[in-house]
Amino acid sequence: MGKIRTAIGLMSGTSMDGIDVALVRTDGEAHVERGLFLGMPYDPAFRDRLKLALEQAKSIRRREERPGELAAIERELTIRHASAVAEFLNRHGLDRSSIDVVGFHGQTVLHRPDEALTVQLGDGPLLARETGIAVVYDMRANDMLHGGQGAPLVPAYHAALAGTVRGTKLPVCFVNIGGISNLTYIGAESAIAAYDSGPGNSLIDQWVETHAGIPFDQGGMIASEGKIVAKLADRYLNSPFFTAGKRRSLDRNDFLPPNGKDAELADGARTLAYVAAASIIKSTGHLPVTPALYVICGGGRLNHTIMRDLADLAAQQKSTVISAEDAGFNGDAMEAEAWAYLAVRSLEALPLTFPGTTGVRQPVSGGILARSR
Ligand SMILES: Nc1ncnc2c1ncn2[C@@H]1O[C@H](COP(=O)(O)OP(=O)(O)OP(=O)(O)O)[C@@H](O)[C@H]1O
Ligand SMILES: CC(=O)N[C@H]1[C@@H]2OC[C@@H](O2)[C@@H](O)[C@@H]1O[C@H](C)C(=O)O
Repeated sequence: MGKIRTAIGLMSGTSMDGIDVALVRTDGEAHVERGLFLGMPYDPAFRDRLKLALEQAKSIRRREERPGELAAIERELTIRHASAVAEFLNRHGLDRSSIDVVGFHGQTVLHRPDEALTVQLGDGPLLARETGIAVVYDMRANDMLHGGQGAPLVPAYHAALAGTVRGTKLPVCFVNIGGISNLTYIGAESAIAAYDSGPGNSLIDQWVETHAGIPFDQGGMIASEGKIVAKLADRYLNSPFFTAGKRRSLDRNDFLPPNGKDAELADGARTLAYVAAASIIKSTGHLPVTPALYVICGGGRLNHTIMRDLADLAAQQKSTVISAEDAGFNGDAMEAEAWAYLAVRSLEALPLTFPGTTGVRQPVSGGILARSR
């Protein structure tokens, strides 16, 4: 066992719903002690700032550019992360000196793997100064420099957890249904394959926001009252994303929400929930063996309509679907925990990504270390 460090992971995901903070004690290898978690939601005004950031980021050609309001938003975002760390330490009676490192994801505002361009807003040195804790940030860039897709990065963490899944049946597939979905397959010989699997909640969120003025479909209630519009579902599921030989990582804008003429509110939500579930199953066609077990993480596991569709589709493959909680994990904390784990791996110069996860040419480490002083 290597040196055990205490790390905090910070994730601000593509859904822009808030900052997740998680504590992990790990050696960056097989030893993982999962701990405390805190979700700090963004207020609507800041969500609007992030939406503006996504718009303004479209003109970025080099990753260090910060046109328009982006520099100011990056600073605001970083200060909010520092406050989230302070709140987390305070609530749990922890002293900052007990934390060895913070893993800081930042906010993805642009992701164009075909141009080897990925931009996460987040000022690591500022966060280190504000928190007084060393910070590892910008963990996707080195992967892209070495020919990788820059995502997904969580698979290294899923692989570390695989041995601890309650009632493990291999092959197991971890699925994260966030704004976008990604999956990690762990086979009997611990072969690991991972990729973005398709649209997740972000289409549903945009649909219900536009047509009902609410940020997401709580529990999948709206969807549960609708019918699947087959033509609309097919439009998404026949996208070249699913048939291309090469696995591509996704940008939030790669799949756009339907327009109002395509469906009424409940049918649209129902169809997009089905698309979220069917995309995952369709994407498993690229795996070497059909998974025996799916462990579902991320906010989408709380959408019962997605979960029912997923269970039905998986049953046709004789596979079982369980939530992260059923497997003994916290489905909200997984990505933040992963960023804590990856920060420790970065300090140890261990690989964050592998040819089987991002398509990178060889296993590579990544991340930049900002010391606290
Ligand atoms: N109770 C709930 N019922 C239905 N959907 C929910 C619920 N809670 C959260 N969600 C969905 O989950 C989304 C947030 O999921 P999550 O935090 O996993 O995404 P993310 O980390 O932002 O995205 P990504 O993994 O793509 O970076 C919300 O935007 C919403 O669509
Ligand atoms: C560029 C980027 O931020 N991608 C996210 C996004 O959200 C889900 C999916 O697309 C995944 O590939 C990735 O995040 C997770 C945390 C990852 O890298 O593993």
